[in-house]
Amino acid sequence: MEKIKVRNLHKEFIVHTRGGLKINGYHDINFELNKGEFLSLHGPSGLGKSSVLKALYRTYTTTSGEIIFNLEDGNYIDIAKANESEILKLRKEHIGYVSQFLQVLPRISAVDIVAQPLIDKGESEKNSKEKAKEMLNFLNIKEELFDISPLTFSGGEQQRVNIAKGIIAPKSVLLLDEPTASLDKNNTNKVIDKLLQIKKDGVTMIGIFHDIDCMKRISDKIYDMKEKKYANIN
Ligand SMILES: Nc1ncnc2c1ncn2[C@@H]1O[C@H](COP(=O)(O)OP(=O)(O)OP(=O)(O)O)[C@@H](O)[C@H]1O
Repeated sequence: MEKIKVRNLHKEFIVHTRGGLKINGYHDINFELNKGEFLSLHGPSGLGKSSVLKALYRTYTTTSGEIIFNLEDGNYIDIAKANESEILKLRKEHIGYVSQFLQVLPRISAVDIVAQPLIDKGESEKNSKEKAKEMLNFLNIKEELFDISPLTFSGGEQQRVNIAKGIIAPKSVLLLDEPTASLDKNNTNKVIDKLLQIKKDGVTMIGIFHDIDCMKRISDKIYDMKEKKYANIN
């Protein structure tokens, strides 16, 4: 059975500060993916890729349609209609979201930021920090930066810390909004290597990439937001 099934998803934004002006977000979106699959949302700017991802995390509501999330126990949740407490539970236990930018409190070191999701999962502080260092090292963060706050890091370094934090203790579903946007080729490939590893572990992922090669390397399915169908990968 598919892990996530999106049916006839439609969004119209209403801008209340402009007298209820209606803006087309996206419409007629239909896709599904199984456990351990990677689906990319693809298409021209403004067609609603980020908004669909936010609908899956329920940062945004939807105007109509269904987002069926099948749980391991045979039950399912329609993310489009679930209440707030169901959504909080879903985020805590099942769905992670990696945004494009790192948002952290000041004065917390890069290692501590990346170790936290493991600590939250119950791993010891020592092990968590060890794994965080390995992850940062893999993603080419210089060791001299480990113990300082990432707020002064370069854009690419911040993005790598953000990814490290987002993927170190993945839940069953991971949503990725342009995780490699400001990375060079080498670091982009490193991130994709890690995502491929996570995929092997059975994590289901939906992502947005601007880099076509990188999208093809990781994706099992590419959903074309313009044509409203799966694109041929090749
Ligand atoms: N909070 C919002 N309020 C009003 N309109 C919004 C809001 N968020 C997005 N939109 C509009 O919805 C449309 C889709 O935006 P979205 O960011 O999802 O597109 P995208 O495909 O991810 O674009 P890009 O590739 O440029 O990042 C755009 O026209 C945008 O202006």
